[in-house]
Amino acid sequence: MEKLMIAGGYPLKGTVRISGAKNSAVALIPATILADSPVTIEGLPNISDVQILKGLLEELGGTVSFNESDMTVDPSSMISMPLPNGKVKKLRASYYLMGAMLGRFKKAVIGLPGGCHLGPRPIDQHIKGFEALGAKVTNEQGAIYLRADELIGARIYLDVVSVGATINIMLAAVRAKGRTIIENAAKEPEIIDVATLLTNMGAKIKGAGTDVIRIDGVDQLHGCQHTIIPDRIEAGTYMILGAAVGEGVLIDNVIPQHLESLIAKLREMGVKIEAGDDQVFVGPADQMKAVDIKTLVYPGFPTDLQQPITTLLTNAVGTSMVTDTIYSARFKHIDELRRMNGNIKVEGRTAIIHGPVKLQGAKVKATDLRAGAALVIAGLMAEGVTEVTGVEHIDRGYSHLVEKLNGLGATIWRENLTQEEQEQIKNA
Ligand SMILES: CC(=O)N[C@H]1[C@@H](OP(=O)(O)OP(=O)(O)OC[C@H]2O[C@@H](n3ccc(=O)[nH]c3=O)[C@H](O)[C@@H]2O)O[C@H](CO)[C@@H](O)[C@@H]1O
Ligand SMILES: C=C(OP(=O)(O)O)C(=O)O
Repeated sequence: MEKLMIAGGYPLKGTVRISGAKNSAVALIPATILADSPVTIEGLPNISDVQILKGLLEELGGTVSFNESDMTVDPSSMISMPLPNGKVKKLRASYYLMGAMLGRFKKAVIGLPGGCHLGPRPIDQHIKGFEALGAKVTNEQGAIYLRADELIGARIYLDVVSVGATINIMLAAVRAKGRTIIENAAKEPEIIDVATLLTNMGAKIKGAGTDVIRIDGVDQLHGCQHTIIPDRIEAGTYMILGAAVGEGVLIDNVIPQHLESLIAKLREMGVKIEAGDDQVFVGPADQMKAVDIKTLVYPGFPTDLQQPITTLLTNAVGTSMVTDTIYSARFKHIDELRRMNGNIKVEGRTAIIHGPVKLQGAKVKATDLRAGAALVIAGLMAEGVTEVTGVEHIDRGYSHLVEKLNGLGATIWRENLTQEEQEQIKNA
């Protein structure tokens, strides 16, 4: 087990290249199960979620090669092996194995997913969709059993706008008989990316990126080559870092339109941003102003950037209110920021941040992926040295974080946890 050591106070300058999107990658990889010949995905991030999914496809009998960023999956010899336990518990997106395996084999057994603990994260809308397509779904001791004689297209209205349910229903419906219509679908760019891959594989999908998606099922899907979109959340994290401690940071390989809500908020705070075709330049900030933020479904402000921007707001003048409307308990980073001298309180779903304060280095714990990102930003802003444990959460979503930050002029390194620290974590 490792921890991150961060010496604060070094200004960041230069160019950082953004990796492929985690939330696309974790759906694109299971989607390959649906093909009858090899699929190559280019530009994947080298993160633990991707490595774990690679292992899961191998457990199913697939042949997978991965060279840092390009993955080729030959799914032709896969079988519908039950995966009730083990690796599926380590990430949220293992739920996509349900839709993909149901689509191809008409049966699957998948353990309930893991992922970040952000309050309740039910999958009732995924199950509602599978049942509407004709599957029988039961939950037996923490594993979801799915079986269908055949899948038949249906009209499915999502009661909650859900990224996962939208993609999962698409995965199952592409090989169903007839037309499926998903209403009140989520509109995130990752959904369009998955629809693009499926279309390249021979699927018939219209409307991805709008709130009504139409899918006409086909009998067979074939192999293809696909390039993933850049990670808007990783890009947003580096933009926030650029605003926090930058002296001019160029974020390369980004789709600025995916980040309009963040760009608008940073500008409102007084940060200078120049957006190009596939780059965003974040200029050195003078004194930043407090702002209010409400997380919303896309194209609103992403919940996945709520924790990182909360850290930035500790340095803004005035009182900021950050409300998370998507998750009820995405504030575990706040106690840690308080340890670092943050003046923040939480009331219900709102964090109230009084600034500016000078953050101080401390020993802190990342409880989830973006809490980890928030604490890394805090460590780079702080006076003195910050130690961040819980690095395994950060490694789920940030490809080459230490190398990218050091490339920008930060001083950050990994260290093995001492025996005593390992004991403390075990007993906590
Ligand atoms: C792997 C992946 O892509 N993860 C992202 C995905 O998570 P995930 O797909 O899990 O998030 P959803 O969009 O499904 O969840 C949105 C909201 O809907 C609720 N809900 C969801 C499904 C359901 O069946 N019932 C239900 O009530 C959730 O509890 C949550 O409050 O979108 C989230 C919202 O942008 C992001 O924070 C995650 O980074
Ligand atoms: C919540 C996140 O991930 P997951 O859904 O994979 O837990 C995230 O990426 O911020």
